[in-house]
Amino acid sequence: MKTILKLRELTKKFGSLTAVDALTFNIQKGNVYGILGPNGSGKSTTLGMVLNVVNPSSGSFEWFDGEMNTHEALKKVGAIIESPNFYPSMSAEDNLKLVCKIKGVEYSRIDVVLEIVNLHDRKKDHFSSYSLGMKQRLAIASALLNDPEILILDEPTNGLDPQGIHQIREIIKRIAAEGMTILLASHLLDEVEKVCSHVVVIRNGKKLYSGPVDELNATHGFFELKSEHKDELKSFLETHSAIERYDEADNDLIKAILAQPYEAKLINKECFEKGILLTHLVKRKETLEEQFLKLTKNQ
Ligand SMILES: Nc1ncnc2c1ncn2[C@@H]1O[C@H](COP(=O)(O)OP(=O)(O)OP(=O)(O)O)[C@@H](O)[C@H]1O
Repeated sequence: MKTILKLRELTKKFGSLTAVDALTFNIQKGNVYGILGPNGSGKSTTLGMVLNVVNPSSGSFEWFDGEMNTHEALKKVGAIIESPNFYPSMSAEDNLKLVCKIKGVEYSRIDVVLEIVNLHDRKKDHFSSYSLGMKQRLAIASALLNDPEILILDEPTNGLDPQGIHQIREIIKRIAAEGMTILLASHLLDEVEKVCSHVVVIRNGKKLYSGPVDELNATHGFFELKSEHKDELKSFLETHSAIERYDEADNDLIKAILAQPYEAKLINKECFEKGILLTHLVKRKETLEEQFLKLTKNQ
């Protein structure tokens, strides 16, 4: 699989603050990556560095396996890292004509990209008459004009209403389904979960996890158990090969984390055979949100 972008120990310091701390990950062609982290975790600074608008303090990045210099490589990148900026009293179409001139792109691309972002019917309308969501969609259209190899978006749904958010996410999914590589920064877990195939979780500029979104949640789950024979239950769990460890909650609930797949009915039978009668038994898996919160809290 072709590597679009490699980051190696990429670091940015602003005085004594390390905004991005030795970040290393790869972007492979055809995947949709989310850089996920709370506000101030270094997402925009990271995008700024790979787009040559922020100078790294140390480390390196390489576009397209180093086949060309960064200046040339960035001609194959479509990026929106600021709020959309177009001439308000010009139509969407005329604004895009200007971008075509700057990028050296044929006007024939305008209808193609406006169709992708569902703005074709409104192309003659002034930019000033557009809603925030339409402005953001026009920005995506503009970034797609030169048919880039990768689309980079910083918080693409910030400030939009639920309908606007939905429209942007659908457009991103549609573009991705056609094979476009996408890198987006977001502080919204559900956005990354809905749109991305891969995620890089960062906090205080440091990488906490990178890999497929599915694997972030790839645990075997846990049992919640309660019994009047609590001490016997605890000793039983301590020696059980399928149980990695257990935690005790205030309300006598015991959470037994699984080290391997295991069925609730089996543990119920084993407890019963040992004379441990369970008054509560539930098998659960942590949601992605719980995993994410745990990951970011532990640091
Ligand atoms: N030009 C700058 N000078 C000094 N500090 C900066 C500068 N730019 C960013 N920072 C700091 O670097 C840290 C990371 O900021 P960054 O904007 O990259 O985070 P972010 O994850 O994109 O957050 P947000 O979603 O809020 O933009 C923050 O503490 C921020 O205050």
